[in-house]
Amino acid sequence: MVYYVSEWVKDHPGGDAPLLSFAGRDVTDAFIAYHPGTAWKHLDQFFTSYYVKDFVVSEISKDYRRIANEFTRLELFEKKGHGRKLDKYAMGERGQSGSIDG
Ligand code: HEM
Repeated sequence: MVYYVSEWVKDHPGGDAPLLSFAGRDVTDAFIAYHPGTAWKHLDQFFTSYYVKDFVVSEISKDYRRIANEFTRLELFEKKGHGRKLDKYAMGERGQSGSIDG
């Protein structure tokens, strides 16, 4: 699915950097990793088209999605998203908090 978010990037609660750096790419796994379930409903307003030509889901992505699904079903994640602190650390936000626990 293709989403047009160019005019919305500045309003993204996670900042514009992740959207700009992922522009034109498959963000399914990143979306699953960074968002609570409630974020999915926001996608509809940006939907433009389907793009299925040459689209292949890697084995790693399949594994990741299967595990994320299973862990969600088992309620192993915190309510609001999962892996958030570590993800923020990986995205370079550590400078603001000084620690991945901040
Ligand atoms: C393309 C469509 C996207 C939409 C519609 C979207 C939507 C949202 C929404 C609604 C939230 C707030 C969630 C909440 O209630 O806490 C959010 C937060 C966030 N998003 Fe996205 N997002 C998108 C893509 C991405 C991508 C590709 C990334 C990373 C690669 C990303 C990273 C984040 C981060 C880091 C937060 C902040 C999480 C927090 O600290 O609470 N988003 N996004």
